[in-house]
Parts: sequence; structure tokens; C-alpha cells
Amino acid sequence: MAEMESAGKPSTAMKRALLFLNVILLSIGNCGGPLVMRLYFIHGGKRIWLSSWLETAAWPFIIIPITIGYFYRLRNQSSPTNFFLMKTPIFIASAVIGVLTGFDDYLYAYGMARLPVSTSSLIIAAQLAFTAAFAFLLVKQKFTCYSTNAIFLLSIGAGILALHTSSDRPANESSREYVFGFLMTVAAAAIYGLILPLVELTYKKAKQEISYALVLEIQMVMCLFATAVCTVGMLINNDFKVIGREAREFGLGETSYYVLMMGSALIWQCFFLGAIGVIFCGSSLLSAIIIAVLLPVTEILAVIFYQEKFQAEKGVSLALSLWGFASYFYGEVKHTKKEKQTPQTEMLPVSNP
Ligand SMILES: Nc1ncnc2[nH]cnc12
Repeated sequence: MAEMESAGKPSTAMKRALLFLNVILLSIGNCGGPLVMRLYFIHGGKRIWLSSWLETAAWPFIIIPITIGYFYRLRNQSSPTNFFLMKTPIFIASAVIGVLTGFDDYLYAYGMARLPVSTSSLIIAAQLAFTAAFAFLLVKQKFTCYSTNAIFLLSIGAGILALHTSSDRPANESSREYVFGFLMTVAAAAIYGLILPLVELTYKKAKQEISYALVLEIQMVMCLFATAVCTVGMLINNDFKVIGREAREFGLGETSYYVLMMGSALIWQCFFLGAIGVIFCGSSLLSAIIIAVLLPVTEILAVIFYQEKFQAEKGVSLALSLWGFASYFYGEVKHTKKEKQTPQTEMLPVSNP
């Protein structure tokens, strides 16, 4: 965890509980987010900036846990405490990462508008390779042969898809649009692959103690700035003006349109909070691995709910991904066992932030 952590350092049990909570949040967001976003496009939604805006627009909800945390500190802390703990350098870092997230959301939503969920999810698996590379450069992430193997297999899995995707193209779409969607999704994977280690770097370089309460504030600021970027995009693109008409014409009905919007915003909050929460409890690499681990679930849900095709190359890609996850977790278990005998090594999630 952050270098500055001292007296307020959470116990190992607390860190495990937080890790569990954040993995659950990440799972909800990672599996549900793409499905609800695609649902919007399948039933007549066309606005890409609006979709990207929804990824972070529910940031005001984070005030609720922040307030709970504040009253908890008031009751349990003898020294005075502020409602917001964040100091200027972390605010600036969070704002910059937030702006990057806003553009990343647009690229991601663009891909989601053009590609089946199963395809876009598999491309997003390449994010793991980007995260690994950036984590190595930015936070000096150490790798075991198992994690390296996992990254390799997951990347090959995504690569196989890249060679064989045109059969997957939705009927009403030109191959140009499809290829563009593909490239935008790869770009989204690369940028988010950078964002995760940047968050870890922010924790590491912080000149103040990083607590989970502060992680919530970072989440709020990041999402606020990402939403601001997407709001500008929506304004330029006249998205706000067409919402009413789009809702009336939406395939599932007007009420469903608004329910979908709200549900989508909340589910995506789970994704972003889960992702940076896992970094707090573990590392950016762990966060990326969990995102990739959840891939088969999203794949299967997309095939079930949207009757997407599940061709051979997706099957091969999926098998390689599963093999990659298995390799990573085997390495983790082995490493944990070894660590019990000789403490002080690097790759254990809860002990290596
Ligand atoms: N903006 C985004 N939202 C969800 N998952 C992503 N993966 C990469 N970019 C993403």
C-alpha cells in the first residue's frame, strides 16, 4: 500500500475483507456494465457520448459512503477530522486520471456500439498486457513465471480474435465501422491499462496516508472529471437535446430507457470503485487480472441474453484465457505457501500494494 501508511494501517483481516468487497463490486461492474451498455445500443440507442457519460455520472452517490466514513471517524478518532481528507497533489492526480478516463470511456463506448459484447470483452482482455507493461514501467511491478505466463496466454487469446472477427459483424454494420469499433476498443484497453498503474502510482507517491476513505474521494474526483469531459462531448454532439426523443422511440419503452440509464450509471460506479479498491488492497496488476478473469462470465451472459454467436475462435480465446487465469492463481497459491516459510516477497495481493 502507500508508502505513507502508518498508524491508520488496516489489519490484514480488514484488508482481506476490503479486497473481497472490492472484488464483488468489480465483478458486478465488469459483468453487468458491458451488458447494460450494449442493451442500450441493441434497442435503438445511438449516442456514444451519452453512453460514456453514464460510465461515471453516478459519482455523487460516492458521497454516501464518504459521509458514513466521516461519522465513523468522528466517533472513533480522538483527533479532529475533516469531511474530505484529500490534499491538493492527490486532487490534481485524480483530476488528470479522471480526464483520461473520460476519453477512455468514449473509446470504450464507441467499441461497444459497434461490436458484440463477447467480442469487445475479449479485446478488453488485452488490457492485462498493457497494465502489466505500464505497471512494470511506473510502479516497478515484479513478475513471476506464472503471472508472465498468464499475461502471455491472455494476450494470445485476444490476438486470435483480432485475426478472425469479421464473421462476427452485426448485419446492419459496414466492415469499416466494425474495424473502427475494433481499433477503438483496443485503444480503450491500452488507456485503461495505463490508468490502473497510474492510480497505483498515485497511492505510492502520496504524501498523505492512503486510507479507504481517501480511495472513495479519489474515485469521486476521478469520476467527476471524467463526467465533465463526457458532458462537453454530449453538449458538442447535441446528445442532451435528443434524450427525450430517443427515450420515446426506445425499443423497450420509455420507462425502461430511463431505468436503464440509472441502472447503467450505478453498475459502472461499481466497476470503477472496485477497480481502484482492488489496487488499494492489492495492485493494479491484480485489478487487471480480475477484470480478465471475469471475462468468461460476461461472454457467457452475452451469448445467453443477446444470442450472440460463439464461434470457434472465441472458444479458443476463452480456453487460453482460462488457462491464463489458472496459471496466475496457481502461482499465487504457490507463492503464498512459500511466503509462509520465508516471509518478505512480492506478489501476494493483500501484502503487496
Ligand atoms: N472505459 C472503460 N469502461 C469499462 N471497461 C473498460 N476497459 C477499458 N476501458 C474501459
